[in-house]
Amino acid sequence: MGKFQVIDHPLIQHKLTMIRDKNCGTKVFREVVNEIAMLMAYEVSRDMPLEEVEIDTPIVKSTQKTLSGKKVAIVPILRAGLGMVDGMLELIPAAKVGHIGLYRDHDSLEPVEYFVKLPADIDERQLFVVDPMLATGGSAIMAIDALKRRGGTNIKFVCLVAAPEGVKALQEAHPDIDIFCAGLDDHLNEAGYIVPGLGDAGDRLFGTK
Ligand SMILES: O=P(O)(O)OC[C@H]1O[C@H](OP(=O)(O)OP(=O)(O)O)[C@H](O)[C@@H]1O
Ligand SMILES: O=c1cc[nH]c(=O)[nH]1
Ligand SMILES: [Mg+2]
Repeated sequence: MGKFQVIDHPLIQHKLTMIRDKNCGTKVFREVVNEIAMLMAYEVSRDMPLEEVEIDTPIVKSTQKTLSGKKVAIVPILRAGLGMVDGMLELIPAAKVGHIGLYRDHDSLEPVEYFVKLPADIDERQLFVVDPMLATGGSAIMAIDALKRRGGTNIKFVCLVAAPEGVKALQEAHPDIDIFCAGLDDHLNEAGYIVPGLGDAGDRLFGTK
C-alpha cells in the first residue's frame, strides 16, 4: 500500500484556512492555492533520488549530492488542478506538464474525460497528479487509470482537501500510489461536496460562479 500523508505544516494549515473562508476572493484564492502547492512540493519530492558528484569548493575537492536527473511531470486534472501547477514548478522548474481534462457530472458525480495531452515519455517520469479536491475519488481514479494505460508507473497524487471517502476509494483502486493532502476533512454531503471543504475549487479559482 502506498502512503497517505496529511502535510500539516503550520504555514500550510494557515493558508488552507484562508482559502476555506467563503469571503476569500478569486485573486487571493488563486495566489494562496499556488503557495500551498509550492510548500507541498517540498514534502512530496522528499524521496527524489540523489547521486554523488565531485566538485571543487573554494577550499578542496569534495564529493557531494545532487539530484540524479530523474525526470518529473506534473499532471493537473483540469480545470482546478491548473491552480497548483505554477506553485509546484517553483520548486521543480524542470518538470514537464501533462494535462488531463475531466469534469464531474453534476447528477451522477461520475467523471467524464474530455482532454488528455501528456509528455511522450511518461513511463520514465515521476508523475505528480495534482487536483485541489479529492471528493468521491472518481476523478483521481480516472486520471491515474489514464496515466497507467499510457505506461505511467511512478505516480503520486497531491491534493489540498481530501474526504475520507475519496482517500479510501483511491487507495482501493490504486494501492500502489502515494496520496498527499493538506487537510483531511469530515465527510461528503449529498451533493458530493467536501464538508467543511472550500466549495467548488474550479469556480473559486477561475471566478466562474
Ligand atoms: O473526487 P471527485 O468526486 O471526482 O471530485 C473531485 C473533482 O471535482 C472537481 O472538479 P470539477 O468536476 O468541478 O471540474 P472543474 O475542475 O472543471 O471545476 C475537482 O477539481 C476534482 O477534479
Ligand atoms: O467539495 C468539492 C467536491 C468536488 N469538487 C470541488 O471542487 N469541491
Ligand atoms: Mg469544479
